[in-house]
Amino acid sequence: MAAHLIDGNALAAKIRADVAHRTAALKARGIEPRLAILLVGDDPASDVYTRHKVKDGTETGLAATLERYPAQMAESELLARIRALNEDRAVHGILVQLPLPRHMDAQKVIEAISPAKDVDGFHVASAGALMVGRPGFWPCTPYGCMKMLESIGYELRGKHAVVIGRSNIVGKPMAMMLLQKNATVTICHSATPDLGAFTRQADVIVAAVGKRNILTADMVRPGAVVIDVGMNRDEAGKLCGDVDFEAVRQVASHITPVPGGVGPMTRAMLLVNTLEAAERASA
Ligand SMILES: Nc1nc(=O)c2c([nH]1)NC[C@@H]1CN(c3ccc(C(=O)N[C@@H](CCC(=O)O)C(=O)O)cc3)C=[N+]21
Repeated sequence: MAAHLIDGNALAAKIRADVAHRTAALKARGIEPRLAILLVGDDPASDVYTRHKVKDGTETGLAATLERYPAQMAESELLARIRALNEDRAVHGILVQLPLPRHMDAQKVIEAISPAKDVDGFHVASAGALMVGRPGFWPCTPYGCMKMLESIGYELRGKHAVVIGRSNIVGKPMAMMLLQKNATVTICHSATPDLGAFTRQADVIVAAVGKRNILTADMVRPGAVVIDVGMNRDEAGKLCGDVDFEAVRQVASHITPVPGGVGPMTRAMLLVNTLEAAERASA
């Protein structure tokens, strides 16, 4: 029997409706949640992504403004702009679109953002807060994955979760979130020999590598839940994930599609974090 699809578009729509509701309540108190998006350079993909984020904001009543800067912008200038936004009480969230031009130190730029406005959850203070279980902002992609597991009523306690990928923005925070829900967590990565030996023992698999077909059907235990964070293109140029979707869906109990899975959830959680930032600032 084929797996149930976890529909990221539908779940994201529900979350956006809730964000719209809470945003209206804040506005009734005279607070307009505001997200500043900073885009440096003219990468076409970043252009599309940031315009999507502005549109998501507008549709839910949040004010999202896009600031565009030339690729040659000096790092010091970007840092100065971030410091000004940190001081601006009308701005609740700051997002610097990645990747940044090569002459900039992305981590240094991120560390300039006030942790109270770090709605991407990329600041070391946010990473530290997640690790020790204190309030902070969770990175949007793994946060969205947790919401997808929650949406199917999945009980993580005592389950074995295998995360493939150890990036600072997905793999590592994903592992921490699963651990916080009392799963037994294994992190696999490029130096893991025999990936399948690990994934075959998993109740939940999160694939976050950025490589097509890294997870095939023979690597999945029947009934496992599979979350696909990958964003790749096949030879026809079609968007696809890290999972051999058609084959794995015959084995898994639940699976997320690409597109229409984790991607829309990432965008929805950015709205949630921005709203949360505004609520905290006004509390
Ligand atoms: N500071 C920063 N924060 C980010 O969150 C961030 C970033 N930089 N840089 C780039 C990546 C990429 N990213 C995506 C989010 C959603 C979709 C998404 O909604 N994808 C749709 C498909 C879109 C399409 O058709 O191309 C889907 O999967 O269904 C895609 C990509 C956020 N990023």
